[in-house]
Parts: sequence; C-alpha cells; structure tokens
Amino acid sequence: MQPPFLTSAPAKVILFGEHSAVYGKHAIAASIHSLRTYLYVTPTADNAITLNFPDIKLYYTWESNSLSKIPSPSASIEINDTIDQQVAEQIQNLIKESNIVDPLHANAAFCFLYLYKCLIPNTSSLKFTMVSTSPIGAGLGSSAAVSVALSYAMLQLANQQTNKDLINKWAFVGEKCIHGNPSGVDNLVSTHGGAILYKKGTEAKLLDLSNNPLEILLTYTKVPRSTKTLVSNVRQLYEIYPDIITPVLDSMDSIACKASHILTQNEPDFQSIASLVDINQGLLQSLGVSHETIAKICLLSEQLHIGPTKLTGAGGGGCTLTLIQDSTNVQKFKETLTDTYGFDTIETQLGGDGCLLVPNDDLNGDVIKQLDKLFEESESNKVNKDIIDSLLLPGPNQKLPWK
Ligand SMILES: Nc1ncnc2c1ncn2[C@@H]1O[C@H](COP(=O)(O)OP(=O)(O)OP(=O)(O)O)[C@@H](O)[C@H]1O
Ligand SMILES: C[C@@](O)(CCO)CC(=O)[O-]
Ligand SMILES: [Mg+2]
Repeated sequence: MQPPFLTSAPAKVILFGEHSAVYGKHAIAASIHSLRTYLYVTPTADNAITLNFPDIKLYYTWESNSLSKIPSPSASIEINDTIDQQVAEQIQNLIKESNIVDPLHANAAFCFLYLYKCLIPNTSSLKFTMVSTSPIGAGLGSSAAVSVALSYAMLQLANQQTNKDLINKWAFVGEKCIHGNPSGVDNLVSTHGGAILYKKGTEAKLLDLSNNPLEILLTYTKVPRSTKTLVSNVRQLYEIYPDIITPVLDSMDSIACKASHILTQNEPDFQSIASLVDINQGLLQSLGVSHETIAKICLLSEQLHIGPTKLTGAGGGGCTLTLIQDSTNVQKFKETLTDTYGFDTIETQLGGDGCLLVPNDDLNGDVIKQLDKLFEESESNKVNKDIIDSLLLPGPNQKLPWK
C-alpha cells in the first residue's frame, strides 16, 4: 500500500495472570478501545527513513545507505521465532552510532528497525509518526500497541496478504525486541481486541464479558518502570527459588482459569471475582513486582469499601485496576487518588476493536491536510487526548473510515 495511510492499535489491561503468563500459565486480558496508539505513514522526498515519536521525544532520520549496510533477517515469520542475534547486534550498533541512548528511545528504535529490516528492508522515503492516548510504560500494553501498529503498517507497505494472525505474529517479534521475553498476551489482545483467556502456545479463547461488564477504575501512578526489567527480576527469583515460585505461578494459573469460568456465567459471582483480585495481588506482591504507590491504592480502595485493587501489567508502579463493588465512596476515592496522591484515574470500558487501518484510497486531500496538521502539532506537544480523539478515535462517531 502506498502512503499516506494510518494504523491504530488499542491498549490493554490484564485482569489476571500477569507474569505467570510468561511461564505458560493462563491469563485474562482485555483491550481498551478508547486508549489507542496511532501510526501515520507519509511519503518524504528524501532517500531516508524518519521516525517521529513525540510521546517519547524521539525524532531521528536514517539515510537509506546506513540502513542497507545491515543484513536483513528472514522475512519468514516462522524463522523469526527468535530474534536474529547477528542482525540485532548490528542494529544496536547503529542505534549507538546514532547517539540514541535513552532506553525509552533505544527500545522503540530497536523494535522499529528490526521490523523494518524483516518486512520492508529496501524501502525508503517514508516518515513514521506515532502518537498514543494511552500512558507509556504504564502497564497498559503500550509496547504491544506500538508493535501491532508498526507490524500492520509494514505488512501493508510490503503489500503482503495481511490478516490479524500475521500482524500478531510480527507484533510478537516487536514485543521481543522491547520486552525480551514476552508471553504474547499483550500483542494478541491488542491485535484482535475484545477479551481473551490466553495460554502461551495455545489458541486463545475469546471471552464475552458484554453481558455482565466489569465496572473497573484504572489508576496511573505515574511511576515509570520497565516491563523488561520487572520480567527479568521475576525470572531471577524463579531461578533462585524454583520450588517456592512454581506454586505461586500455578496459583495464578488457577485464578485465571477460575475467573474465566465465573465471568462467562449468565450471572457471574462478582464476590468471588473480588476475592480472586485480592489473592492475585497478594501473589504478585510475593513476586516483588508491586510498589508502594500500588499498596497505597490497594489500602485506600479497602478503607473506602470500593472493592479490591490489583496491579495490571508488569507492575513496579504503572497502573492498577480497582473492581468497583460499591460506588458509594467512588468520588472520594478518585479525588484522593488525584488530589492527595497525584495519580491519574481512567474510567474505561473493556473490549472493543483491535488493530485498525485507514487505507490510502480512503484518504482525500482535505483529510490528509487535517492529519498532517494534527501530527505536526503533536511534535510540539500541542495536542492532548481530546484533540487526538476528536479526529482519530474509531467508533460510532468516527471521522475517519477505519477498517
Ligand atoms: N507512543 C509511543 N511512542 C514511542 N514508543 C513507545 C510508545 N509507547 C510505548 N513505546 C515503547 O514501549 C516501551 C514501553 O514498553 P513497556 O513494555 O515497558 O511498558 P508497557 O507496554 O506500557 O507496559 P506493560 O508491558 O506492562 O503492559 C517504551 O520504552 C517505548 O520504547
Ligand atoms: C508482565 C507480563 O506478563 C505482562 C505485561 O503486560 C509480560 C508478558 O506477559 O509478556
Ligand atoms: Mg509492554
């Protein structure tokens, strides 16, 4: 597909099973339709590839000849089950030579360049501008949304027969570039949307939560952390105490399976779900991936009799998920979180669309002008979530012909 065109992928929450998913245990995850990453691919007149990632203040242009020196990994998704270390090393060297040192930048650049070398190695004269309405590095799957949006776009540029399964497989490669050892749950739910019961290496089971939607509140602690580091720390604990950590992971597996069964009943027993949330948080705490800010939110939701809270995603700060069982004190809960603790609260619905595309054919001159203006203004951080949503958010009132 010729540029310009747009791709988009949603954020996600993990209801149960973060970290244990890495060890092949079940997890339940759901997309967050209204928090999305948007990628705008546009043609340029130079013989280069430009990244404009204003959310992390990464702006870089590589001349084509600097990219062509790096060998391309196989374009076969089957072979790319593991990252080609020789190619990875040469990409990391290029990133160093480019003086891209901030890990936030280096991770994004590595993910982009590896997928570029796999899918569109000889392509030039393109700019990739990416903005997200989801908090970054916060446990809501921002790396997965980036990997999905990039994979979708590059498969389009490669004119490959694209289906969601292929997008997800390449997004998993992108997640490996950023996370190191991902389970695949984040990229799968961001690709397909909805809610799933996931177990690494098996077919995910779609969960229909629409009959009895969970009422949840997300809280963003604004504490930065790296999923790669948190996952690695758990791995170290597992290797030191396998006999102790294995039963913890097995319990998390049972929690996810039990919750999946309860949530798909006609009249789910939400009290049991609340107990499972509490237990899962306690187990995550034992893996060392909670944080003092998460503990504060857990305590406050208990004190105000809102319902149980657990971390969501890799933890270490990032975001929590509170199951709202009694909304009597919810306003006080939200005000304390924002005004006293300085956190952000996010009210959202779970599920909704996965990755989407606005093809080149559906973009007319006027819309392109609006998009160019929006994405240019994003580079100077003049755009907030409302402005982005007003033009880009897919849904019943969407301005763009998302497919
Ligand atoms: N909008 C964005 N623009 C550029 N890079 C991004 C963007 N969003 C995420 N990233 C990349 O993803 C990385 C964050 O990934 P990380 O896995 O640590 O957090 P997360 O995916 O938000 O949380 P979790 O994996 O727990 O769900 C950042 O370091 C950055 O490289
Ligand atoms: C921590 C983890 O389980 C979820 C991160 O959102 C890592 C993974 O499953 O890839
Ligand atoms: Mg991630």
